Amino acid sequence: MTVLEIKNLVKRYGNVLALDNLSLTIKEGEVFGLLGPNGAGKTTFINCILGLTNIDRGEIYIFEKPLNKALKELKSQIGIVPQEISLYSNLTVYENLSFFGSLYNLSGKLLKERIEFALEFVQMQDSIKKQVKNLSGGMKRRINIAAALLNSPKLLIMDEPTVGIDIYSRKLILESVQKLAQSGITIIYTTHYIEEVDRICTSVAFINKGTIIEYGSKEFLLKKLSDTNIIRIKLSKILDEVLTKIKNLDGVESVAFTGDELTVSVEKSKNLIKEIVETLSQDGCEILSISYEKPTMEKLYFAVMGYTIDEKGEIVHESSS
Ligand SMILES: Nc1ncnc2c1ncn2[C@@H]1O[C@H](COP(=O)(O)OP(=O)(O)OP(=O)(O)O)[C@@H](O)[C@H]1O
Repeated sequence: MTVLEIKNLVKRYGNVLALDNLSLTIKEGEVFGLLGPNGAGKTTFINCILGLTNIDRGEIYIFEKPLNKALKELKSQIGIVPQEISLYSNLTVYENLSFFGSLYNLSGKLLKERIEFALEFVQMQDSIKKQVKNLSGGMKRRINIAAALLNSPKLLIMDEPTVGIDIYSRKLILESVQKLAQSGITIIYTTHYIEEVDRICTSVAFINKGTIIEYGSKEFLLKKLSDTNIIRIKLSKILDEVLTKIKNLDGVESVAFTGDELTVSVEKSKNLIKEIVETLSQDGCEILSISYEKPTMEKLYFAVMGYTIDEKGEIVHESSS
């Protein structure tokens, strides 16, 4: 079943084109990662699919129904973890979750059971009687996630749920996303942390300036990258003419020498390691070590976006290539 289908979505805020003709499809059971730097359009995307903001153009279908119909009929099947923590700080954890449960028309024994289940899921059972204001940022986020699970959603939308929290809570949140995915829930997960996408997502869209730069299953994206092998060779020295000889070998895509390391990108179909080593040895270069690099999401991201993102979601490095 298709859980979300977006066709040619355009969203403007005045002169700002926040989403630029965006199209994508998310199937049941996927953990779909929307990865991009600050201001890329991730929250706008979520606001659009939740009907929280008007769109300028395009079509949105949730569970194969047009957005308006889906939100009226299927709201109870959608869980939302907003970017901002939305809890009442003077109430206890239990009181907060009771309140959110009542919004889903839960009450009595069922409400109690759902609260216990949700708290167990995020490993916060011990804090049930604590006032939210006494919890750490990471704990509050975990309660926010518990609130989104109360109605046993089929689709869970999480907007940067690990921004600015401690490592332990981050680890627990990622583990709970993996457990939720195993239970069959479809998850839309926005983030600017590449390693999170690498770890938990089954498919990914790289978004920047409201446009999808690359999109597909993780296997598909990594396969794209795996057509190239990267060989790293530590050397005591190298002459320019040797560098040129290696560059000219059939199947070599690029060559770089920085400090004491030679990096050679080669077509995967060509087994060039022997020729590279022979070329270096003939010209008297002493090889200290040789290693291969495996393809990773980060490398793919870097390759298609031309930059990487720091902890705060800011672009930190423009590619020179
Ligand atoms: N209410 C608004 N009014 C005007 N411009 C807005 C509004 N909301 C977002 N924008 C602009 O739209 C673009 C996309 O913003 P959005 O918040 O969707 O990005 P994001 O990827 O979620 O960023 P972040 O990671 O910082 O949350 C940005 O240029 C932003 O400044």
